[in-house]
Amino acid sequence: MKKILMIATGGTIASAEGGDGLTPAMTGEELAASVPGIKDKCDLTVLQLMNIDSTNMRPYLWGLMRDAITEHYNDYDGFVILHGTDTMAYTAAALSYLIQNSAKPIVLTGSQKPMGNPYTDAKINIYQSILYALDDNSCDVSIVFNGKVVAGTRARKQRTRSFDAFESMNFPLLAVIHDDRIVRHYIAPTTAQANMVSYQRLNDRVFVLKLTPEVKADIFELLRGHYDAIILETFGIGGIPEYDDSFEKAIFGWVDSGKTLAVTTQVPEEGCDLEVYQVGKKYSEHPSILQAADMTTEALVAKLMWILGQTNNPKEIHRLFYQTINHDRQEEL
Ligand SMILES: NC(=O)C[C@H](N)C(=O)O
Repeated sequence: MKKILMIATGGTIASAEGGDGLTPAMTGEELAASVPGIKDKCDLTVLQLMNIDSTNMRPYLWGLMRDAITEHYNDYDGFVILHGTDTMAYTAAALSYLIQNSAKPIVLTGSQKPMGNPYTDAKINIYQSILYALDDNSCDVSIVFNGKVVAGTRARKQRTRSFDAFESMNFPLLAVIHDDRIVRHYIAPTTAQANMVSYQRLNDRVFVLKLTPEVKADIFELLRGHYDAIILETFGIGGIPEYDDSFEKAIFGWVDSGKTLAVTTQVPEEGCDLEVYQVGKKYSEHPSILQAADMTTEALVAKLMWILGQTNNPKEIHRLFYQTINHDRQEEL
C-alpha cells in the first residue's frame, strides 16, 4: 500500500465559525477522519504544520512545508497539503521552485466551504487529491480542486465563492478527475523526473506594481529602499505610459542600478509581448528587463523570490528566469 503524508496548514477546509468569522479550528487528523474511504486506499500519516487562514501565509512558512516534504521525502510516495484557497496559488508556485524535478507528487487542496458545512466541497477535494497523489503518473507540484488538476505554477484563484475556485492560466489542465477516474491531458516524461532538487533560500523583497491611469513613476524611487525586484503589470499586451519621460527614466534607472524588473500584463489571459506597440517596444531589447510572456503574477512573485535567493548576478538571474520550471512559461522556440 502506498504511503501518503498529509500536511495540514489550515484554511477554510479546517475552519469553523467562532463568533468572529470563520477561523481554522479542526486538526488534520479530524479532517482526514471526516473523509470516508481514504484510509483504505493508502497508508496515511497526518502532520499538522500550522493552522492558519492562508491570508497569513508567508515565505518562511513555505520553507516549513519544503522542509516537511524534503525531510520525509524517502518515507512517502506522495504528499497532500491542506491549505487555504486565498494564497494557494502562491504557495503552489513557491513549492514548484523550492522542490523541483520531483517524481513524487506534491498536491495542494482545500475547500470553499468548511468541512463542518453540510454542503462542503472539502471531502471530494481531499479524496481526489489523495487519488491523484497515489497515481503512478503524477509528479511535481499541482493543485487538485473541484475535479481539476492545475500545474503549481499556473493556478489562479478566480472565484471567491463557487466550488470551481481555480483556473489554469494560459496552460491546459494537467488532468480532470471524474469521481474516481483521472483523465490526463499531460503525462510527464519519466526520464525528466530523475532527481528531486530542493532549494533553501528565498528573497522576499519582490513587489507587484500595477499600472493605473495617472499612476506616478516616482513610486519606483519610493520602492527602492524596500524591494530588490518589481513585477510591473502593464496595460494590455505590454503598454507603459509615454506621455512624458517619467516611466522611461524610472524603469531604466531601476534596472541600470542593478535592481530586477519583470514586465507582465494586468490582463488575465494570453500574456505579454513588449514588441507589439510603440508604448512598450523600447523596453523589449534591454537585457535586464525580464519578459514574463505567459507566466502568472503568482508564479512571477515566487520565481523572483527563488531566483534572488540564489543569486544577484544579472546573467544568472536572466538564465534562471527564462528556464521553464514545472510548466511556468512557454518553452522558448
Ligand atoms: N477558502 C479558503 O480557504 C479561504 C480562506 N480565507 C483561506 O485562504 O485560508
